[in-house]
Amino acid sequence: MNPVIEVKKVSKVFRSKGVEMEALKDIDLEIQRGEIFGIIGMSGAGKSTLVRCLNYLERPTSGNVLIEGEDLGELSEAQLRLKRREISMIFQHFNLLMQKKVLDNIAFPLLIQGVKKAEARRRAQELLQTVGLSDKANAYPAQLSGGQKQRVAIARALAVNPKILLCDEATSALDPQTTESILDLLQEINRRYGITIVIITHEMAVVRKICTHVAIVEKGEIIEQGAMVDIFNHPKSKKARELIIGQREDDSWPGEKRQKNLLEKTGKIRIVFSENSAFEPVIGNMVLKFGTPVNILKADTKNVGGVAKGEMILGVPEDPEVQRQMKEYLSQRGLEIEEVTEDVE
Ligand SMILES: Nc1ncnc2c1ncn2[C@@H]1O[C@H](COP(=O)(O)OP(=O)(O)OP(=O)(O)O)[C@@H](O)[C@H]1O
Repeated sequence: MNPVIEVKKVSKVFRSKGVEMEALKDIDLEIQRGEIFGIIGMSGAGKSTLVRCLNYLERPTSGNVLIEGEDLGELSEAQLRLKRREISMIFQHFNLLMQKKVLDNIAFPLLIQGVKKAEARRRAQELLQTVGLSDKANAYPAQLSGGQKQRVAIARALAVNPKILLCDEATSALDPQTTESILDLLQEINRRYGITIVIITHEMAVVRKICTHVAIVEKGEIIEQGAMVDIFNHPKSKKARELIIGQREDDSWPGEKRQKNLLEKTGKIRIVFSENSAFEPVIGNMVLKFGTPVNILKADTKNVGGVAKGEMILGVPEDPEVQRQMKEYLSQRGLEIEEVTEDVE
């Protein structure tokens, strides 16, 4: 089967006042159906330009973009408009129509497609339920919180039954908790409707939480791409390590130095395994999920009938958000969690 999105040797040159700026250089990318694909990179790397090339809001200077095997460059304007219905987009600042009520914002793209008003409003109501905002149909966007506005934007994006959802920094204007709930919603949409999601973000926690695959863009080029756990666990290039580990470093990255940094910069969590703990290699799975190592500082566990019992103290990354998410992850698996403030012998 064709990849749902295929980018072949795409370059994009912006020209203004005789000055040329090569924003994308020879980009090759394949995104398979059902993936949640993160595109990450420093500011100005070319992420937005790349994502805008995926629906031809920006025409590549050279190269090809294929959606389900169909080359966008070979379509007429009318065909392109039809094809774009398969690709919805949400943005950092929501882009809602402020003078229209929530329900009408969602119905709007359907009306443009010629759907009858009653049918469009019925579908909009259904989508409001999907995003958990049934009671806000008659509110105006100005009366909503940032998270609620993004939910409305997601409902509007889903109205046209897209196959692909492009998210351009969709959670960057939201606080961590709201970000988490929007990511949960995107994950649910991906699973329930099989929609392929492409996420541009500068927030590594977003990628860790929901992306299955990731590409790192640097100065208009893709420097690494692959499964998220592989890239986050083993970033190969210096730039990728800077982005993912979030610290500048020498070209070499000796294991000892890394271990030392980790030990200096950890928080500590005590976890208690009991009868209710999940039957799974919970620490190993957590390391895979978060793409960051933890240190077992102390373990006093027994294997009872294949289930761990006892307690363990983990050294975890200092980032409070990562710590919070790890605690939540462990609690959800039936483990009791305590913060450790004293030194561990
Ligand atoms: N319409 C344009 N005309 C000229 N240059 C442009 C245009 N759009 C983008 N660029 C340039 O292309 C490069 C890539 O920009 P782009 O917005 O894709 O980066 P980005 O990775 O999304 O950055 P950010 O995270 O800051 O949004 C930048 O140097 C930018 O100045």
